[in-house]
Parts: sequence; structure tokens; C-alpha cells
Amino acid sequence: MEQEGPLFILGVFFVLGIVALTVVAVLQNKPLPENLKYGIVLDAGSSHTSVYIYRWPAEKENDTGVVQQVEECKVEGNGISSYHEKPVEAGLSLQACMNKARDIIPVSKHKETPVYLGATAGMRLLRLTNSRVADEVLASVENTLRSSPFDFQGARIITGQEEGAYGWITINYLLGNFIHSSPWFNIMPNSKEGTSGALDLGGASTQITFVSDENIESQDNSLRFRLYGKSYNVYTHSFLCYGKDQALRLQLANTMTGQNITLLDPCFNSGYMRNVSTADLYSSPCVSGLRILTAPQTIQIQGTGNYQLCKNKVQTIFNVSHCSYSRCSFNGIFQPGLQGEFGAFSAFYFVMDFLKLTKEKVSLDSVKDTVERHCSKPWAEVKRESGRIKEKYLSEYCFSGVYILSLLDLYGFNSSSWEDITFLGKIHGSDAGWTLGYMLNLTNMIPAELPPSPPLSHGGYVGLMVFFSVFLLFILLTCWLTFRKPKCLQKGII
Ligand SMILES: Nc1ccn([C@@H]2O[C@H](COP(=O)(O)OP(=O)(O)OP(=O)(O)O)[C@@H](O)[C@H]2O)c(=O)n1
Ligand SMILES: [Ca+2]
Repeated sequence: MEQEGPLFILGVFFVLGIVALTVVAVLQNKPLPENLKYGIVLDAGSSHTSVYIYRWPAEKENDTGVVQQVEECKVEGNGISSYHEKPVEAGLSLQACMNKARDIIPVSKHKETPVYLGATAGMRLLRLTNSRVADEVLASVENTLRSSPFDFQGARIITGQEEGAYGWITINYLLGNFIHSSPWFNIMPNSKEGTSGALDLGGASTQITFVSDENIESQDNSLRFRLYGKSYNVYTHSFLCYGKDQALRLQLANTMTGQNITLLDPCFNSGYMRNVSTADLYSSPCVSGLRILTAPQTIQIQGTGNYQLCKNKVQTIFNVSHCSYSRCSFNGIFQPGLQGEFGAFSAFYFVMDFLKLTKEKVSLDSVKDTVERHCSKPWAEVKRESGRIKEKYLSEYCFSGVYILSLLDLYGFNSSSWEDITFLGKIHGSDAGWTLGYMLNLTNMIPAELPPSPPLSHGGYVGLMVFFSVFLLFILLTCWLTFRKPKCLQKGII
């Protein structure tokens, strides 16, 4: 009994020591209160402008998947390129959304919040038509953004290559495809985990971007990235004039005649009518070469709603007769074989979402059936069923559905690879699109090499500490029971 006293006290101290060690470990490694940073990107698209506000914890800047979209403010009216006759008003149109950003971002962060504006295909086309006016529009939006309380970083027309690349970065960042397990637990550090290709369908251009193991035969389509310690060989192409709205113009221009005032169009639902000014139709550089000088000033489109005839008509806008590479998608543009999964967003998503084809994987045949059924519906029925949707969008879903099927077919998607496409609007609350990737790149938030990080997460560290403490306690108890058997146990044995 005299010998057990000091041993018992030693045991108590040992237990106290373990408890103290665990408490210190937990407190010392408690995450610091979050210091949040903000960033704003304006997506000045051909059909509309959206202001995106992003937020992320400053300490985790170089981690993947930490930047979140907190707001998307849709600017009233059309895209900035539509202000070509009154450039000054382009800047004014942004004011309401910039005021909203002021309200959302805490005042103390305004000065340090970067603002970027990237204009896409609408402005690329305006620059082709009249570069002076395009500069005036840019100067106007720049004025508005400079007068905001934020840290204005520039307004520019991004290239189609950038648009494709940043869209690809955005979706793979949001899907968590860049960083995987901690290097300590990565059994196969050289294994190549998959990335997802990106398909973006805008109003004036469309982009296809994916990792390819093949030789990229044309330099313009080749991107090489090193992100988080891994190299990526990426194929990208942006087809100017093959966004949904410009493709529709091309399709109309291809069937224009010199005389007829009415144009029967199988890509619109029967009973639908629309007047089109030919001056407006030919104002785009995408179709100006197709101008028929004798065309009437205004034509009236009358829908006939026929999927097969629409498909035949849509196919006339693609040129598949020449290719100077080993393989091409269309218009003589090189494209390697499709590889991996694909995320399809913007109009790919809007149209498929309208047709209720995004929730689960639907076979290519059922998609074709659905588009065919939609095209054959009379316009009155379409309006009755979906009257809330903007008439411009609603009236074009038959054309858009057929266009998307034709485009994806030319990219090489067939019945089996169709299953590799996911139509997505948002990923974990952030919109799929080029803006996030653009900001991540300009704020240097994607490191080329894997940033040094503790091998264990905070939770993992605390968990291990507790586990080993309990383990030590167990050993101590076992030793004590083995070498200094308490009386009660000794009795039991005898
Ligand atoms: N609910 C919606 C929203 C948009 N659209 C159409 O989808 C197309 C693409 O829209 P968006 O991705 O916003 O194009 P932009 O970014 O404006 O164009 P771009 O990228 O070519 O500059 C446009 O024709 C638009 O009319 C649609 O059909 N349904
Ligand atoms: Ca766009």
C-alpha cells in the first residue's frame, strides 16, 4: 500500500500532463479569425454584362476551391457593344450593379478590392467593325469603374484563347481537380488525375478546351500550364461568330433571297413571327460578306417548326470540306480527339435546362427526341407553357437545341461520348464561366508549384494528438495493472 501511493500520484500527474498537452495543441492550432478578401470581375459579354463578386479567406489564398462567388449582379439591358451609337451610356449602365457591390463589400475592404472588366466576342466584333468606337466604349466603362471606391485594375477585350483557358481553369478549380491528397498520403504522386474539359456557348463565340495527350498540330490552339506542381497540355479554340446569336444570323443570312419579304424558317415554332431589319442583320461582320444587295429592308420570319429541316439549314453554316491538319472540327480548325469528361455551361446549360435535360444523364437519342418534340410544338403552346421566359430566349430554343446538337456532333461527340458531358450552371454556388479563372490568374492565386503546407490538417493533427494521448494512457493503465495488481484483482485470481 505504501508503494502504491507515489505510483498513483505519478499516474495522476501523467494523466494531467496528457490533458494539458492536448489542450495546448488544440488552442495553439485553433484557426485564426478569418480575414476575408474580395474581388470583382465584370463579364462584358455580347448579349449582357454580369458583375461577379468573389470572396476568400486571406490565409488560404493559394489553396484550391476557397474562392466563392457571393453575388452575381446582372446589368440591365444588352451587352456593352450594343452601345456603339452612344458609347458614353455603356459606362452608366454599370452603375446600379457597382452600387450593389459597394453595399455588399464592407467599406473597410473597398480600397483593397480589385476590379477587372473583361469584354468578350461582342466587343471583338465591334473592334473589327470600328475599332475607334470599340475604344470609346471601353473608355466609357473604364470611367465608371475608376470612379468606384474599388481598386480598378483595367478593362480590356480578352482573346478567345484566354476565354477558353480561364473557363477551363474555373471549372477545374471549382471541381477541386487541381489539388488532391496531401503529398504525405499520396500513394501515387505521379498519377495523373483527371481534369474536365470546358464547353462555353456565348452569344457571339463558343469555346472548346480540354487536356489532350495528342500532338497539338496548330500552335494557336495549344496552351501549356503548370498549376499546383503539375503540367497540363491543353487544346483550346474559340469560334468567333459561332455563339448562339451570331450562328442564328449566319443561318438567316444563308437563306435570304433578293425578293421575298417573308422567310419560312423551320428553326422557329410554327405560328411564331418576327420582323428583322436587314440593315441590322448585316451589321455584324460575321454575315456582312453574305449580304444580298437586293434584299428588302425588312423581312418577316415565319416559323414552320421542323427539326429535320432546321438541322439541314443549320448545317449550312459549317464548312467541313477542307482541313490542312490530320483532323478538324469545322472551318479548317484543327482539333485532337475528345478526351475525358466535359462541363458545358452558359447557353449549353440555359438551353438544356429549359428542355429539362440537365438533372440526370440523358442519352443522345432522347436529347434529339426532346429537341424534335419542342420544335414541333406550336408557338402558342410554347408560350402557354413557359410564358414567363423572355420571348427572345423562348422563341430561339428550337434553333438553339438543334444548333447545340450540330456543334457537339462536329466536335466529335457521339452516343457514347455524349455521356461524358455534364451541363452545369453553377459549381458549389459559383457560376461556371471564365471570370473566376481570370481573377485567380491576375491575383496570382494559382501557384505553379504546390505550396508548402503542413502534412496534416488542423482536425487531423488534433485527432492524432488525442489518439496518442489515449493510447499512452492505455499503456500506463496496462502497466499499472500488470506490475502493481490491485488487491481486488489479486483476490479474484486466487
Ligand atoms: N436564360 C437564358 C439566358 C441567355 N440565353 C442566351 O444564351 C446565349 C449566351 O448567353 P451568354 O452566355 O450570356 O452570352 P454572352 O456572354 O453575352 O456572349 P459572349 O460570351 O459570346 O460574349 C445568348 O444568346 C442569350 O440570349 C438563353 O437562351 N437563355
Ligand atoms: Ca460569355
